[in-house]
Amino acid sequence: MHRSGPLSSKAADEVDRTAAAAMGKQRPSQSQQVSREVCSGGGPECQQGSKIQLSRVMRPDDANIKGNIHGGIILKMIEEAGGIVGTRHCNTLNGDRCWVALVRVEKTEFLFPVFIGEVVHVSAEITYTSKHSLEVQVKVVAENILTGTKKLANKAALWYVPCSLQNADKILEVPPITYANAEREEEGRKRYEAQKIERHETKARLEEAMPPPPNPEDAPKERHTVGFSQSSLIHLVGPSDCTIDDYVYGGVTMKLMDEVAGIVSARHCNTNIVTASVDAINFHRKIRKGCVVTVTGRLTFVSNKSMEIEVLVDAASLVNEEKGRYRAVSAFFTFISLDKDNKPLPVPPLKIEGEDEQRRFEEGKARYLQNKAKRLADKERQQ
Ligand SMILES: CCCCCCCC(=O)SCCNC(=O)CCNC(=O)[C@H](O)C(C)(C)COP(=O)(O)OP(=O)(O)OC[C@H]1O[C@@H](n2cnc3c(N)ncnc32)[C@H](O)[C@@H]1OP(=O)(O)O
Repeated sequence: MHRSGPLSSKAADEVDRTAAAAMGKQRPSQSQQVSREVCSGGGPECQQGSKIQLSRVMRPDDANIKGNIHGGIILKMIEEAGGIVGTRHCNTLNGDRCWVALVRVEKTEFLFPVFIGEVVHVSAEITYTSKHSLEVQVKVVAENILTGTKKLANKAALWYVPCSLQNADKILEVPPITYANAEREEEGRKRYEAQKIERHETKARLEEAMPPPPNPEDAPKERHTVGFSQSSLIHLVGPSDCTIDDYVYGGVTMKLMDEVAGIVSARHCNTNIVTASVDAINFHRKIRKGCVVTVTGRLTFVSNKSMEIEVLVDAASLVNEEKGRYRAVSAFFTFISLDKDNKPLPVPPLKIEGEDEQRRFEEGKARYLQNKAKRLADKERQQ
């Protein structure tokens, strides 16, 4: 069940006027009037731009064999909600029609497990616009409709860039939103600047090489080594994976990445595992319909009760793989091993071999300690 969320017509008018003034374009277009009708009925909380809510009941094919909903399914729904709200907003001006390409998902944590039968509500709102990008904040609430219990399962922030439908390489300007107050705008600007710096700092990861997965006959026999659990998925991009412009949805890619990370961690600890968090993901390059994507995951770091898996996504044309292979996406996933009561279990230590593995382990440990300190600080602030 999909339900379009509220945007009061007053707020919509405000967005339209500001956008029109900034862009010097004529308005309103017919499609804009239609989308405004769909959005009508919102309250004062809608002043910060468009909002949407998607709701769907979780099914057995969304879950692992223990009934935990895959993190990748939640990521896919998050991306879909952001894509709709962003595309709608960026088409509120006359001129080139566009779709918004997902370029970044900020670090996100899976706060509570979601189970089959629960209803997941994903609400998305545009919270900041720069000249060529927009930030969408998303909340995921899981509801047990038998008891009425609701829990906040995930919060995420995504960045999108409008690409022209006539030429996907042409990046369009984003109509500015109106902010509830100057502080909101300033906070958004700070987040925008911070992610720009972080992107620059992590650019080197693009070059990170991944050895090809071993053939089953010469796979390392020793358990708990990096090579033992390293895994790859190879996927041919079909029409159902793609936007109207024939590029793979970011949500599809994130679902594949989560799947690979899950396989790696299950191979390492041989128990039920769940996604705990995903570090910031940058979508460097688009992937076209008909490409073959190779999604590879390997363990980089293991703490007492968590595993960090680096996932790299490479894309290539089906017929000319070696010639045109490129890195499209990379990210770090953290997984937790669970016992039958869904309580975290200790994880077998990782057997490190060689300097590169040692370097990646140290880097992973630094990320782990940094994330842990941040989580503790957030907790203290909330008390
Ligand atoms: C209804 C559903 C609608 C469809 C929704 C579909 C959503 C999707 O899933 S799209 C598929 C997945 N995403 C992709 O394939 C995108 C892959 N990436 C790319 O192709 C390129 O990064 C591209 C073309 C978008 C931008 O190229 P790039 O060379 O970075 O452009 P550049 O001119 O430097 O930057 C343009 C703007 O993007 C921003 N930007 C670029 N990369 C990022 C990033 N990783 N994170 C945040 N912002 C970014 C820049 O800050 C800049 O904005 P501003 O000028 O306001 O500061």
